[in-house]
Amino acid sequence: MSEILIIDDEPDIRLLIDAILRDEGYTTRNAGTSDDAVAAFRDRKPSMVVLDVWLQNSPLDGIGILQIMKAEAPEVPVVMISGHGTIEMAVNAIQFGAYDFIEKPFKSDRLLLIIQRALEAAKLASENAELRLRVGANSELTGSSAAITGLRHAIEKVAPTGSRVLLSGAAGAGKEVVARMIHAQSKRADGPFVVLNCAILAPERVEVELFGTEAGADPNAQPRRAGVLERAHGGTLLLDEIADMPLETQGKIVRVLQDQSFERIGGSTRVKVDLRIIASSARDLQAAIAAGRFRQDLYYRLAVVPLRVPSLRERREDIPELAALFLKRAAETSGLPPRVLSSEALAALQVHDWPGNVRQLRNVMDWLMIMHPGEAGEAFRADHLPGEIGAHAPRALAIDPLADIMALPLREARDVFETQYLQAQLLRFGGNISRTANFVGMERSALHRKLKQLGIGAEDRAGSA
Ligand SMILES: Nc1ncnc2c1ncn2[C@@H]1O[C@H](COP(=O)(O)OP(=O)(O)OP(=O)(O)O)[C@@H](O)[C@H]1O
Repeated sequence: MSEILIIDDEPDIRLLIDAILRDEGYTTRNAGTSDDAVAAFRDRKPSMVVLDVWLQNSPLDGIGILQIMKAEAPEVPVVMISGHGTIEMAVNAIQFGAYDFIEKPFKSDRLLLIIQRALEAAKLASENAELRLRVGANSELTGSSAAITGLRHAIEKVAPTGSRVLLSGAAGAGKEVVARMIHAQSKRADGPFVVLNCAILAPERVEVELFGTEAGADPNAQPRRAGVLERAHGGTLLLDEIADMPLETQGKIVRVLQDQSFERIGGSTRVKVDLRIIASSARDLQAAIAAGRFRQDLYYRLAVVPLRVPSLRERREDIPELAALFLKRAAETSGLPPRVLSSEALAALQVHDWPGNVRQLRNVMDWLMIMHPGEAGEAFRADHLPGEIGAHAPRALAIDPLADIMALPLREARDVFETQYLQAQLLRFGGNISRTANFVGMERSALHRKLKQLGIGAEDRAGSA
């Protein structure tokens, strides 16, 4: 619950404000002089401050206290209280960073409204600051496969242009990471990055979250709630899983895209916003259009630049790098000793199909750290992996015991071994001959000849991709 520091030299006013706020469920602290006020503020930062502009018998007046507070904790909102003769000082206080002011005598609901708004504005500012931090932390695309390198180049090109982007790709493939990168590399990088996930919201909530609410023109009515369109002002809004947006809302978004303005729910004024919209979808939007579930005009407005984020099984070469990154992160956040993967475990990860993509790989690395604790640098083995992943390892990678190599002459035994070995390696490298050749230590052309000789066809090379 929010704690409010009340500063006024008149005990009656102090007690009155205190009683109003406590009635509403806020916790309060009081101070009657500037010394007490600054000490209380330094002691523990309150959620907000109500401050009289004029304090008698104090070394500092309200503006002096305000300046100290804004220098030490600018995020704490301060609402000034002014008497008849001090209105000018109160207006002045706004220039020094006060959130708003209220004139004595005041009605309690007016005071409460201003306080609610100040607290809401502070919350929004801190959420945006937090989001910006998260942008910095999670806006890297790890991987050196051709698919990821190509995507990174496309991002570099499109990010500074400010144009709308439609991201397609399976769940967990990294669409949000790509959206964050586009934002971070754009001219809006200092603005907020806000995500609205249309799939997890009930259809009737989508518009409230998008447009926010306003209880009409009455200034004393319930304060409005800012929607994501407003919160993303000056920055980027990611509309995640856009295919799940109700048809009616899709029509309203078309209008927002047309004139960059909208009406809050229950309100009548048009709010102008300046934002870049990125949309993403794991589902096939063309199919949704054909089925009448997605508006074609919205599609064309969003898909100015379509970008596809490849699934993890299309870029198995990136698995070692990604797995190492997630193990390192897991060690850092958990405080557990850093670990590595045995080459056998790594190969098992590389032949797995990863229906949950990069997110699933990250979860498996977290799971390993918790389920199989060990010393720093100790390797996880294939049999440490979760059943459904480890189980494929021997079949895909080891020599099939049923082949009964010992019953065969050397030449045939060698063919069986080479066939199974090369099939497994091709699978690991997504059927890419150059990378497989590089890894097994053969010339590309020699590997081609070998595959032909062993009768390993194109269907094997494509692996399970
Ligand atoms: N190339 C990458 N490098 C590093 N981390 C990645 C990469 N791709 C994805 N991740 C991580 O994988 C997880 C899932 O990524 P993200 O949320 O971007 O996927 P998504 O495609 O938006 O999924 P969904 O559609 O389910 O929301 C995140 O933790 C993200 O940080």
